Amino acid sequence: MKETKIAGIILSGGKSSRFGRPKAFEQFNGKPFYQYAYEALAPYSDEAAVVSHAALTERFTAETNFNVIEDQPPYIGKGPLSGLYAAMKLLKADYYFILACDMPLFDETAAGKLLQQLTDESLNSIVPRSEGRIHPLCAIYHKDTLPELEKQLETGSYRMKEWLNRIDVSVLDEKEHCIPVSCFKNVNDQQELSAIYEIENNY
Ligand SMILES: Nc1nc2c(ncn2[C@@H]2O[C@H](COP(=O)(O)OP(=O)(O)OP(=O)(O)O)[C@@H](O)[C@H]2O)c(=O)[nH]1
Repeated sequence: MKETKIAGIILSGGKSSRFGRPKAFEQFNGKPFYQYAYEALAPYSDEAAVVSHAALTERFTAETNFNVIEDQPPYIGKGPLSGLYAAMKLLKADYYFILACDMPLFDETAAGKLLQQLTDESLNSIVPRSEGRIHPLCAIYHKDTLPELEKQLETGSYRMKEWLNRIDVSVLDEKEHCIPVSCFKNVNDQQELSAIYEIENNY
């Protein structure tokens, strides 16, 4: 992957309505969620950034030295595709490795395994599948997917799966990416937070 530029993107601009407070700042074993995502991506990124919304920018700036970008008009707060769109518009890279801020068990090793697949197989964009579910919010997208992302957003439908149908993306199963199932657990509500504590405690 020489001379190939990778941008690490931490998606943090959601409403966290089910969780009740901004998930990115939730402490898990003494470390905020955003820090887990950063540590997973930073080793492989030429540039890393948080994509968030205006109400949280100040807090990110106060707590971190991360590059913080915001969703771009006219697609502010329309879901994860808004964040990906802003990142692809504002940061120059060949690949965008995106990771939702609410997956603290997806670590540097897991990120390395995914990236390895991209390199070994010379793939364009990759989305892992685990236990039959695809995980498009911890995935790697080639810069050439941007035009179709724009077209998708212009339709007024912000569904990730619709955009995935438009682009050249390889879905990788467990036997290919070899990432443990637990890495893909994400936290939508307090119950799911308890679930990841349980996973951690069983290790
Ligand atoms: N930049 C950006 N990120 C988003 C947006 N919506 C969701 N995300 C991020 O995408 C990931 C998955 O989001 P969800 O958990 O599905 O949505 P959420 O809004 O955070 O939570 P709910 O309000 O409970 O649905 C999280 O990392 C969010 O921070 C958005 O409009 N802009």
